[in-house]
Amino acid sequence: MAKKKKTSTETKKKTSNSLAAIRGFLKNKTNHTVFGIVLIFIAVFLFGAFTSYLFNWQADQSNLRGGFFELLGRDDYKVKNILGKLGAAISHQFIYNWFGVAAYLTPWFLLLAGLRISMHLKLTSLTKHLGIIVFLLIWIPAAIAYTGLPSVMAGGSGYYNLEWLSSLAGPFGTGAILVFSMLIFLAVRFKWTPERLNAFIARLRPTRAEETEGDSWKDSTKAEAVPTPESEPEIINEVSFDEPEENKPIEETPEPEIEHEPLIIDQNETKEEEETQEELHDTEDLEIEKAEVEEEVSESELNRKLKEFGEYDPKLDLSKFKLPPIDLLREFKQSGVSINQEELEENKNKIVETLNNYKIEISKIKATIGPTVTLYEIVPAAGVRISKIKNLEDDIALSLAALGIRIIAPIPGKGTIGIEVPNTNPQVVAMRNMIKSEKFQSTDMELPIAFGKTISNETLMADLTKMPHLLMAGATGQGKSVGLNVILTSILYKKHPSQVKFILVDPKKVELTLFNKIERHYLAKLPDSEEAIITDTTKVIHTLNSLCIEMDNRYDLLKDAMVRNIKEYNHKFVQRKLNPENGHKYLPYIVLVIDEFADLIMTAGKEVETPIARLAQLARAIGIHLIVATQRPSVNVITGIIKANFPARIAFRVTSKIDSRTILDAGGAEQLIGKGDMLYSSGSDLIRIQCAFVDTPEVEEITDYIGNQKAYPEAYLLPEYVGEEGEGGIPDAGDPADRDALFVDAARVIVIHQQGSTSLLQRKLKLGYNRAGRIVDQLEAAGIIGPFEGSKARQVLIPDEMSLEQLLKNEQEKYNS
Ligand SMILES: Nc1ncnc2c1ncn2[C@@H]1O[C@H](COP(=O)(O)OP(=O)(O)OP(=O)(O)O)[C@@H](O)[C@H]1O
Repeated sequence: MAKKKKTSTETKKKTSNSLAAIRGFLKNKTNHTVFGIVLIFIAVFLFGAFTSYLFNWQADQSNLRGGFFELLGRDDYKVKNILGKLGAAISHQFIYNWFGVAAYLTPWFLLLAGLRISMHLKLTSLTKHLGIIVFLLIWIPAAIAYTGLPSVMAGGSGYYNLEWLSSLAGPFGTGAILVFSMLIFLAVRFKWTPERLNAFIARLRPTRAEETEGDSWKDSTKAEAVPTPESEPEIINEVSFDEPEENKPIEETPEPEIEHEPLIIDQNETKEEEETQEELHDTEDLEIEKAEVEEEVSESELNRKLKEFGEYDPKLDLSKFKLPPIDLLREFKQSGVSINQEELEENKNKIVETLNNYKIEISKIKATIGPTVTLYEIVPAAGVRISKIKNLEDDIALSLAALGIRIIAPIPGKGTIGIEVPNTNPQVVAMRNMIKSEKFQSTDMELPIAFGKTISNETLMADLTKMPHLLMAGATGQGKSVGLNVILTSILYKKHPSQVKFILVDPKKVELTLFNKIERHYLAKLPDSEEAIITDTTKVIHTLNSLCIEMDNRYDLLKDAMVRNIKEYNHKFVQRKLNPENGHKYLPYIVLVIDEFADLIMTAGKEVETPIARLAQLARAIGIHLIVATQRPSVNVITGIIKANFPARIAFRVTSKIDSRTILDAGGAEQLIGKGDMLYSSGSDLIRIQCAFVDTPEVEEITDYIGNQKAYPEAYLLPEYVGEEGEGGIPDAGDPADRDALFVDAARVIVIHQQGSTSLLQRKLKLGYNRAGRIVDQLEAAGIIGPFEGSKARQVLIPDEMSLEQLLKNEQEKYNS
């Protein structure tokens, strides 16, 4: 048995070795060229031999009776074929014995294949062509034999097939079979439908008329061209005023004739003209048909392109770009034990004792050791109400007297109570381990982020595109900046520069400067700005508005492509189903990172909040994702509208329970121990995670590694945003003098469309969101539209343009007086 197994594995090995050798041979480019040239040579040889055979077959045939091999072996046989005995023998076989003149299809196919293999010259699809050739190799000989042409034209197979068909279906039946098989073949292979045939025939009609005209034209030119053959190029290439007059009429007479004709024309000529007009109409009709056919062609053209060039590869511009190697990340040498048995026991006893003090009995206790915290899961004895434990939450925490204790009563979906107690020897979760993890390496997430490790030491990964925006908060020094670096590093370790672009806003001017080095690879910026990393509040406002324009543009592209989101759009683009000439392009994800949001809100308020809220509401489908971090998670920074649109939130340690509530809608973040200890909330779940750690020197090495590689000529440019008029102060909405310059235009747009929406104004007047919003306020103050009605468009109070003009006139008069 063992021997058998051994031999079977050996045979398998041998087969796989030889397969690999064959694969290697087939992949070798030199082999391709040589093989292709051999095919072309055979094609040319066959063509020569066949042609010569057609002239000499009778003479050579007497020598060929002995058969192919006998002929080759005998010296006394003389043949007339220009390619000698070999040419004569092969031709005899192909033409006389097999296919007749249809044998020419063989060198034709070999030539196509040879050109394709050696020079990658794709004249047609080889597989399709092979099908056509096989059919014709059977059909043509039989058809020729049926017509009774000389035997050499039909070949042996023609007569054989004809005989067989005739015995089956009789002579008439054979004729019908031949005709219908050809029609079926044309219908299947070339999609010849009756409509297309009609169109084709109709197209031929005027062409013939043109041809007869053309022929006479050709004849006349011939007659003229023959005596002066050298004069032709002169006429075409030079614009000469001294040209001999006989040469001119050919091209130029029609124009002057048209100019002078109306004065001289007689009835007959008018008729002729009418006829020509009719013909022209015919031609117009035909052109419409042509357009239909062209449309089909353009689709097949697309498929052909896809087959020929393969899928579009967005990475091609930086095809040699290498993702950073894992070695750039540090390895942390640590003991590997974050808590020992003694400590575990001690904590357990403390918990049991404390609960007993409150008369809460425990039936079971279980510990799960995490990198920085251990979770003690308690199953209370029968009859103990969980609400009782929940009420005692603070007292239990106090009795356990340790910093960073969090009580989860109950653990969602488990019915147990969790008490998280910090370990005395917390472990650092190295970014290196995150990137190395199987989970990260094999993920198919669009924008994967490896945040860190959960309490049960699992790597926690999340897809930024699914979040789809992230809010981060934490008091100073608790790990926010490290957290942002972890997010950026995760994406940099997975995505090519063509697939994702970052917009980095760093009012503190220190945290994200390292990423300057990857500006031309991964960053996006406004066209007129020098620095890609934004530190200035005005620039932030411009960038946010520009992002809103980018969003609108992307929505237009998606609409045009009839897809719902960026993933489908890019898929369609990669499949070459979207034409770049119509403005379509591969869309990278855009990730906007704001490091200190509180700062921005304090200085710019609504100017920042409004576009952020708008982006957060609408940008998920078109691949713009926001990551907003703040030190101060107070309600005037993280407003209701921001919170509502950021379902994914991270809280590092914060200073108060209120802050924790503001960010997470739950307490707990004030109990964290800092240094990357965080709570991650994605909707309803709240997970405690030890954030991965990536140090500044590591980030520097990564950005250096990327920055030293070939880059795009410049950073990804966002659409231009022209600063709005009247910046720096909101004018009195009711005062006509202070109104926006486009107020009247906007009023007309709103009244004509009877739709009071900001986005309509943005689209029609190409405005930024803020300016459009301001005009809407002014329109409301002027009584043209009604008040804000939530998600519905505002009501338009003016029924038509006339009434609007009247209203504006009255207003102006009133104001002037
Ligand atoms: N995930 C982590 N693992 C281990 N230590 C960490 C982690 N995150 C942060 N630390 C420690 O905490 C320190 C402060 O972190 P970080 O600079 O990210 O704080 P911050 O919240 O950004 O502070 P600030 O708001 O003042 O910039 C780091 O220098 C590091 O020593």
